[in-house]
Amino acid sequence: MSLVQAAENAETAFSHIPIIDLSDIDSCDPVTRRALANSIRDVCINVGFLYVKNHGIPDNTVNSALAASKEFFSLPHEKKTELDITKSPGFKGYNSLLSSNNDPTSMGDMHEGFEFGWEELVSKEHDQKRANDGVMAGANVWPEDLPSFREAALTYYHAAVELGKKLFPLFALALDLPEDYFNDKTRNSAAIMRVLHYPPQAGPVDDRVIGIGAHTDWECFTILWQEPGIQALQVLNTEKQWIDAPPIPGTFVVNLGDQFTRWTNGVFKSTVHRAINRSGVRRYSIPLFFGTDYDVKLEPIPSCVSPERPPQYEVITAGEYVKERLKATYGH
Ligand SMILES: O=C(O)CCC(=O)C(=O)O
Ligand SMILES: [Fe+2]
Repeated sequence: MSLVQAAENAETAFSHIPIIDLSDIDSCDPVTRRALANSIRDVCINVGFLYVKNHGIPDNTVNSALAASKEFFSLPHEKKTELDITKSPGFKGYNSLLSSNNDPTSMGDMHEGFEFGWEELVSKEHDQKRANDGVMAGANVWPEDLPSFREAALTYYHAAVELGKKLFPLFALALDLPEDYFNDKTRNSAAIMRVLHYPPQAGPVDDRVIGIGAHTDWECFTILWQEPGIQALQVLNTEKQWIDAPPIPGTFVVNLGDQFTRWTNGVFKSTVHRAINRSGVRRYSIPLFFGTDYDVKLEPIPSCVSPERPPQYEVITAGEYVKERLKATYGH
């Protein structure tokens, strides 16, 4: 079935989020890769959200990043706001409770976060990799009082980036494209990580002030780690029902973002989601947003366009798109 036909048939509402086994992600066997890509393709067209298991990222890498995040968020408020996102160019650093708003009908997101982008673990003197970051250009900032935070956060960052780089060829294959299709579009791949802390919300909760309001992600896909044992994330299906996406130990959530919807002329879904922490305890999560280079145009892939499905989106660059969304979310 063509991609366009598969998208036209994708009307059924999903009630759970599939798990994809990535044990074969490094396989060179074309039949194995095709089978893996086919299962990814189905989920991308029908759900836009999946879990991945056997992803190769060691538990201790994640656990160290979690421990470091907990330490960071327990710093005194004034220490955290020294690194406030508004104090440096390129949206790097700390954003406090209610300072972002992902849902325009809401009043603010009930989480605090810390945001950073590409940086070598051992800094290179003239690292040109990030020279082309448009609105996100700007060096990372790190808490001086917590020297171990940078190493733990960047170690996990690079592990997740490696996983993201292995997923792009599979997404290409899922779109009936050569596996290297995205290579020249992801040379300086946008890769922004946020560590997030959601305080518990008890009692009657105003629907307009939840952990993170209903939104879609902006890049091609997100690799999200959620703290085990705490349900908070929910995904909106085509029947407008909120489906729980509980943490499953040993997995990451991978969800598609708006850049992929634009590349695929709406064939791949960028699914609306939100998080509410009613667990009674603090909750931590760590998304990595993975996109194409910011100067790349989000042009529809020919196999996703037909006379019945003409191009649905104005062609803009990935950077222009992210800039629009940043303005709407942070108001600056
Ligand atoms: O914390 C979560 O589970 C979701 C976070 C999220 O959706 C985001 O940061 O875009
Ligand atoms: Fe999100």
